[in-house]
Amino acid sequence: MTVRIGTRASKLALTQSQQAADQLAAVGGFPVELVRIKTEGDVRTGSLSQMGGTGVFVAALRDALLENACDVAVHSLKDLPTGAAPGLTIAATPKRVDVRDALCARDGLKLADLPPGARVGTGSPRRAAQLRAARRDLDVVDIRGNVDTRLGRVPGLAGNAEDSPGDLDAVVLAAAGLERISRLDAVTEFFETDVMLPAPGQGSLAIECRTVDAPGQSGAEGSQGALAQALAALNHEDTRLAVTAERAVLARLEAGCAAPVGAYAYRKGSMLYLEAVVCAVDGSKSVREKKATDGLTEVGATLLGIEVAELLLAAGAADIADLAASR
Ligand SMILES: NCc1[nH]cc(CCC(=O)O)c1CC(=O)O
Repeated sequence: MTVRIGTRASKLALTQSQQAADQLAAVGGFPVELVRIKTEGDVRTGSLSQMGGTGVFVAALRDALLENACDVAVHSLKDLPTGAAPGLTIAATPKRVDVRDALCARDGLKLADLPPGARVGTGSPRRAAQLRAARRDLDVVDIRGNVDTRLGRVPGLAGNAEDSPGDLDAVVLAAAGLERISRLDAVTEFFETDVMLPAPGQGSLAIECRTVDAPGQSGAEGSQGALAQALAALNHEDTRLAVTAERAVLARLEAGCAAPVGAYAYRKGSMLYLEAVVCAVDGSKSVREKKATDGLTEVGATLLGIEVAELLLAAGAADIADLAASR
């Protein structure tokens, strides 16, 4: 059997999928191929808001799994809605890479060096809010498009493919995506998590399959059993615990995909730490909470996320931000 990995056709998606394909083939010893799935978000050119947000990318891949057009889908975990997908299981979260957001500015500038009123592009209310909190004078510009398109709006940062003059002083992107498409050269400053908390799940991949093919399902045998074993081998448990806690914050807040919420969890020794923030999009206020647990299980991580979300709500999170905001 050849295992088919369904993927979007963007450079970032193809790179992530190919990496997972190579790892699956190496540990599983079976052939793996990529199958390109056209999503509504790739076909249509209207604004994402009119299509139901980034969820459209995810939905097409999930349909392909359920229709047996592919066996495995690789998602950026931060793009996955927190709700369950019936019939499907996140079978593996591989070891997370850099979680930080990164400033990619013209002329090597760092945040503090940008001139007053500098134009900084991001499509993320979470990034916009934290940028404004750090530098109230910035003109934050709403931008869309893939990573290359965004970099192309900053003078000197377009790859060789594009040669646009650029209309922004800087953009903010996830270090993880830049690393995956080999564009870390564009970064002028990495934001530590005290300046900018990342999106829940940022820097982490989710490898999804049909539940019947997932690790731990009884009766899986033959090629299915081989896939389940290979998926289990790709899973990184500390990453799984961290992203479980982060996503539990979002779920408990009932936060939409455009809610200005950041969360970051990590394991250190026998503890799982979680920090989360809800910001006013204008940067004027925020509430921030931090907690830890020694319950290093999926349940313990989920409870930690719920607890932090409830602390945020008690501190007024719903009053400072539209938590239900979606694009
Ligand atoms: N929403 C787009 C998206 N989804 C995942 C990544 C980067 C990789 C990651 O965070 O895992 C990006 C680009 C970005 O936010 O800069």
